[in-house]
Amino acid sequence: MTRLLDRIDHPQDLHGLTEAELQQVAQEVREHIIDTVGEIGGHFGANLGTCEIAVALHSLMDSPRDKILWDVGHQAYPHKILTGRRDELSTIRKYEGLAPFCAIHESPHDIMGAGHASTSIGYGVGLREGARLRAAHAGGGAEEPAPRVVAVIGDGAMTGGVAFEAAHQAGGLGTPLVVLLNDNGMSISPNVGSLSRYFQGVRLKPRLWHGRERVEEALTDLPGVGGIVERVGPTLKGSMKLLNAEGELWESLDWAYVGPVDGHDVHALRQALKQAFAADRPVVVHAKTIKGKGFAPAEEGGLEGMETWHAAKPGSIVARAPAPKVPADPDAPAKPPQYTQVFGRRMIEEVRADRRVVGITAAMNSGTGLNLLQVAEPDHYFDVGIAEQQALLFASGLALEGLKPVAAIYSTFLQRAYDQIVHDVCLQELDVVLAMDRAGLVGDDGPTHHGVFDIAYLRSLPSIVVAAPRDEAELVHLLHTGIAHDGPFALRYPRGEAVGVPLPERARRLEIGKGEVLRRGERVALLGYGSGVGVALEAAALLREAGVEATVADARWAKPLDVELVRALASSHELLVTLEEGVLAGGFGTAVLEAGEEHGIPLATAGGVPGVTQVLRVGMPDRYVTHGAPKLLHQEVGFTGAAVARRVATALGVRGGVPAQA
Ligand SMILES: Cc1ncc(C[n+]2csc(CCOP(=O)(O)OP(=O)(O)O)c2C)c(N)n1
Ligand SMILES: CC(=O)[C@@H](O)[C@H](O)COP(=O)(O)O
Ligand SMILES: [Mg+2]
Repeated sequence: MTRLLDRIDHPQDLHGLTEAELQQVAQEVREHIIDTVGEIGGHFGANLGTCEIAVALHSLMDSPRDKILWDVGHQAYPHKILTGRRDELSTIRKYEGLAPFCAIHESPHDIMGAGHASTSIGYGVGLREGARLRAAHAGGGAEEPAPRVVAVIGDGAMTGGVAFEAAHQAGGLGTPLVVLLNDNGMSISPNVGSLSRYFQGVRLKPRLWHGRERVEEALTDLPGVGGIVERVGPTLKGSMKLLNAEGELWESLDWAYVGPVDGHDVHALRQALKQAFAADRPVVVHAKTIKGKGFAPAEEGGLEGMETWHAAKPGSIVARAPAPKVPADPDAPAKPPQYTQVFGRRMIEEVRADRRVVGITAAMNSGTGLNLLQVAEPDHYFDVGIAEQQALLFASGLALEGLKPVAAIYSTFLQRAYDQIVHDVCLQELDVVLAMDRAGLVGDDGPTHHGVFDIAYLRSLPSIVVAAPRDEAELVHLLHTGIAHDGPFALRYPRGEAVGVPLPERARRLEIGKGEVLRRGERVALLGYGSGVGVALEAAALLREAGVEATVADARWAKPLDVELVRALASSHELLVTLEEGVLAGGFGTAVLEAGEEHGIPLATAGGVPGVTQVLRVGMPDRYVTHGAPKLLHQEVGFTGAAVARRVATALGVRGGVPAQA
């Protein structure tokens, strides 16, 4: 059966369709997403919730002259489908495929780059005021209407404070900007906080929406009164709007409010948007949607179903008969645990050992593993919403009260709270532990989510300890050490599976600033940090095949660095290789070079002064690494045992023996 969608190669192809046809296109977009994402995996529920919104917007607007901004962008697959990328959707998040979120290099219709939440309204104010200024510079009266700007933002992303900074500015300036609030009651997990209750309350008052229409109709129909209403109606209707609770939050910021409107009804959305476009002031259109609309396990699965289907695993939705189940091999080795699960389970133990311990997440309940703590010790668990800055201020307050807060925040999202790390946690020397999951290259989420800057952005701060475990056992010990430590403490660990070593019965407190030699060799010492230790061990095994017995050591601390370990390795090896899954500028390897200077250890960057131990730093490149399977990304940047072994063999003048493949 031919689809209307197959005729939509540009958003303007929607402009001639009837609203019934537009509603059909939205459903075809939904089915396309279910079929495609069910096969390849990726963000899912949020995209099923924006099919009608994307169709309604693109049917009324002239993208890219008119600008549609998608907050986060994980819900922008319908937008991508309608803007010429329908047939490429199966490549999304894949290496060299479509970007996981909106990407300005990918399409002129992707007006802003995203991945981190709550930024769209801010961009919108800038775009709208920029157009106003450009029109003024061009000599005042614009021949054609100014481009329209709509920011689509979810109820979860609205809990990010920067969204209100933008709403505040737009209200102050009277910027004619439209915000389409996509309210589905969900963040990744159920949305939290009073703002969520406010939105929820609005959602649950359908009578207000229908009631107001009926009241207005009734007023107009009353004999004798009708005429009055016609004359005073607009004022009355205006005052009616002020009567309704839904808009009060926005109207207090000098925004007009339209809604709530059914976010899956293209006609209702278009009506509301036309009303909003007619206003010469900031307007919010409050749309009620279902996260996972049209996919029963999500739509009918309650909060749990909607959370589960925030993302779909590859092959998780089999349109055809499920492939025959291959019986699990009973003798197959058990897969290592996820670092996240080790952390989450360990947090329960730490809370039970010390009631001062508290776990804090910024809307990443299951992503951080704190969902386990939430169930086991709910009084010691807090979700502040998508508010990383508040997470650290809250932690600072808890620490001042003598508690031991552990802020579990992905490395990349922690970037949003950098001043709270400096100004509140470190400068005040508070007992706060930063547990940074997703450190290193995360894979499909790409450059907005790779956690590659935290070593550099933390190491430069006085009073903080910066550490990384080489495996899950070390994660247990380092978390325990961080909680026991007096003062700021940061530890990082990668997304995904751990190494597969036995977990310790008991956590022990490690000596801060003390690394560990794991195997002794000669000529070359491979000094790993965190996941760099695993790469070092792989490289050492390959170098052994080439006749080189490499030393491997685990630095464990980027700050304070184990200077005596560096001195010992430098004095007995001609080549010292540092390995870190972070950028080199200001990273762990730089710390080693700095230690050489500060402590009189003769070190030179590779290829430098002959007769002095050469330092070769292995880490992330000085560019933003793309999205794709982690294995491919590691090969691309040379963060593999084979790549390191080849570089070492070349530096040592060893010929042959190291495999050519990545
Ligand atoms: C700064 C930041 N913190 C956390 C996240 C992780 N994250 C991605 S989507 C999401 C939930 C967004 O909720 P909402 O805006 O309501 O969109 P929905 O998925 O409900 O459509 C979160 C927490 C992020 N992208 N950015
Ligand atoms: C869109 C967003 O930011 C989250 O959905 C993120 O993709 C989750 O990442 P993990 O899958 O690593 O938890
Ligand atoms: Mg939501």
